[in-house]
Amino acid sequence: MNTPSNLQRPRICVLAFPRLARLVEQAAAELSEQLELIVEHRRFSDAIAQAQALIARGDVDAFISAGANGAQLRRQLEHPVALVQVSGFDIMAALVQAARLSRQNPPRIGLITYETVSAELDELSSLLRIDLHLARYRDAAHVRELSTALRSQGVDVLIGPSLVTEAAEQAGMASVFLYTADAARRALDEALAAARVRAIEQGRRRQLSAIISQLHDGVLAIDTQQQVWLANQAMCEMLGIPETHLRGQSLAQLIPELDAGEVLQAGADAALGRVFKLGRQRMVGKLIPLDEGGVRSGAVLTVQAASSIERAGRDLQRHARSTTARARHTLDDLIGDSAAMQSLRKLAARYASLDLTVLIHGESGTGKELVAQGIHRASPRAAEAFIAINCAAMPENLLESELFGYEEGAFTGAAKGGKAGLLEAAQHGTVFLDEIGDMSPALQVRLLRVLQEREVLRVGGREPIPIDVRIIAATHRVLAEEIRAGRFRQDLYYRINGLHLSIPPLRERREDLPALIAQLLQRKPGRVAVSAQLQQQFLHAARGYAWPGNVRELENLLERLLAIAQDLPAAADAELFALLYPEWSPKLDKTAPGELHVARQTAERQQLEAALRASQGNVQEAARALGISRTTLWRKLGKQARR
Ligand SMILES: Nc1ncnc2c1ncn2[C@@H]1O[C@H](COP(=O)(O)OP(=O)(O)OP(=O)(O)O)[C@@H](O)[C@H]1O
Repeated sequence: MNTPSNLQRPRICVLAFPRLARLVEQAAAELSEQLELIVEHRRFSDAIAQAQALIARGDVDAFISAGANGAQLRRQLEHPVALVQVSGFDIMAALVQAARLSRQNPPRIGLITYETVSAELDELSSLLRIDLHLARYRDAAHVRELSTALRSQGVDVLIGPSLVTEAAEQAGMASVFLYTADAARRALDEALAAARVRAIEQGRRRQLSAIISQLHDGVLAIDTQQQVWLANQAMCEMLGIPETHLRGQSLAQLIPELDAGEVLQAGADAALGRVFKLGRQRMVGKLIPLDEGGVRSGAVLTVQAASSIERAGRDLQRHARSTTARARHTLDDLIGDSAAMQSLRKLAARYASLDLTVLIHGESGTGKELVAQGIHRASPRAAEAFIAINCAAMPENLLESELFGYEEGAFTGAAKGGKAGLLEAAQHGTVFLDEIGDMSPALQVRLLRVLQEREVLRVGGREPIPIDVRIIAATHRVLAEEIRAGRFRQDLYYRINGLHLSIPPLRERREDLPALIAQLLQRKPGRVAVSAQLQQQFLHAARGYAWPGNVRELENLLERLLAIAQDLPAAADAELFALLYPEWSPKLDKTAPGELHVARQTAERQQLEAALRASQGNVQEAARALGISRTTLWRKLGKQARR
C-alpha cells in the first residue's frame, strides 16, 4: 500500500526461479533499510500476469528478473526491470567449479544461457583445458532438448540458470548455477536506482497532474504523432470523454479545426491560436510546442470558453471604470421636509429594494440624479457600479456606441479590440439614463431590446452579451405627450415606467427653502459663515422667485452669496440683493398677468445672452453661472431661437 514509509523505501519485486530469487533475497538482507523486497516464484506468462497485478495495485516500483523471464518482462512492462547478468568473472568461477565436477578428461562442460556469452570464452576454455560446449536456449522445452543433446555428446556437467540446473538434474548430469551473489547484488543496485528515478518522475507527474486538475482551462498534451497522452479534468468535461478514453486518440479527430502539424514542425516560440466550436460553445484554443532537452516532444493545448474570456475582459473594463462610476449620494442627502419630499424619500427607499426599472419625472435641477444615486446606494446593487449618461447631451451615433459599445472595425476610428458600452460596463450595477425623453427613435428600439432580452448587442457585433443591470430613467418631459406626438415609443414607456417617481419643482414646495438654504450652505467646501440674519434676508428675497433651475440654481445663487458674504454687512438691504441677484428683479413680478409671459421670455433671453457673453460662448460655464444644466441651456437657446 502507498503508506509514506513505503513511498520512501522503493518496493522491488523479484520474479524468478526459487534459486535465483533466494540469491537476491540474501543480497537484499543487507539493504533492508533501503528497500522492500517482494519475492514471486513465477515463470513466463504467469510472471507477466503477476507483475501486471502488482503494478495495477500500485504495489511495486521496479522488478528484478533474469534470462528469458527477464527479457519478456522488459518487453511487456513500462516499469523498470533490472536483469541479473553474469560477468566474465562469474563465468570463469563457474567453469573452474564445473571442471572439478566433470569426470571426463579433458572435462566436458556445457554452458547454456539465454543471452549470448562472450566469444573470448573459447580462449579461456583452451587455457583451462576444458572441452566447452556453448548453447543458447529459447524456452524451457528447448533447455531440455539441448541438455539431452549435450549429454549424448559426452558432456557430463552443465552450467546455466535454474532452468538448466533443473534439466541437468533430470538428465542425471552434474550442474553449476551460473548466477552469483555479486550478480544478484548488482541487479539489486540497478533496480534500486531505477526505482528512485521513477519515484522522482512520478512525484513530479503527480504534482503536475494535481496542478492541471485545478485549472478551469482545458489542458491536453500530445506527442509528435499528435496523439493525446495527458488531459486534465476540465478538458475531459469539455470534450465529454473520460481521460482513459482520451489517451492515444488523435487530436485531429477530436478537434479537426486544430492542425498541430505546423506547431510540431515550427520553432520553439511558435504558437497556434484558434476559435472553434465544441457542441454549441465557442472555444478559444492555444497550441504551444513542447521541447525536452532541445528536442520537440509534442505540444500542449489549452482551451477556454470564449464567453469566459469575454467576461473576464468585461470585468476588467468594469473594474477600470468603476472607480469613476460610483454613486456619491444617498437618500439621506435629499434635503426638504415638505410633504412631497417626505413621501418621495419614503417611496424611493421602498423602490430601492425592488429590482425594477424606475422612471423619475422632474424639471431640471430638481434632484433626479441625486434620487437615482440614492436608490442605487440603498439597493442590493449598492456595491456595484452606478453609471449615469445624459441621453440629450450627445449626438445619436456617439450615444449609441457609448451605451451599447462596439466591435473592432464597426466604424472608422473604432478602437482596436472594440469597446464595451456603459450597459456592459455597469454589469450587476445601475445605469441612470437621464433625459430619456430626448432619445432618438432608433436608439429607443435598441434600448427596448436590451430591456426585453436582458442582453446587449454591440455596434457591429453579432453575439449578444447577457447583461444584468437596473435601469433608472429620468426626464423633464411629459412622456404621455411625447407618445401622443409620436416622439416616444409607447412600448418603451411601459418598460421603463415600472416604478414611477415625480419630483415637484422647487416653486411648488417653497417650504423646503429654509432647510435647503441652511444645509446647502453648510455643505459647501471651505464655506464662509453666513449669518442667520443674512440667510433670512436671502430667503425673504428669494421667496417670490420662480426657481426655473430648481435646487441646482439655488446652489449656484448661494455660491454667489458665499463669494461676497465676507464683504456684506451683517444685514444687507434689499437694494444690495437686487444688485446681487438681478434675476429676482421685482420688475417681473409687477408686470401685468397678460404680459408676464412675454416679460419672462425677454428677461430670460437677456439673461442667457449675458451669461454666454460673460463665458465667451462656453455653454458649460454659462449654464453653471445660470444655475441650470447644459441640456436645459441648449433647450432654452433652441426655444429662444425659434421665437
Ligand atoms: N432635495 C435636494 N437636496 C439636496 N440637494 C439637492 C436636492 N435636489 C437637488 N439637489 C442638488 O442639486 C443639484 C442638481 O441635482 P440633480 O443633478 O440631481 O438634478 P437633475 O434633476 O438630475 O437635473 P438635470 O435634469 O438638469 O440633470 C445637485 O448638486 C444636487 O445635489
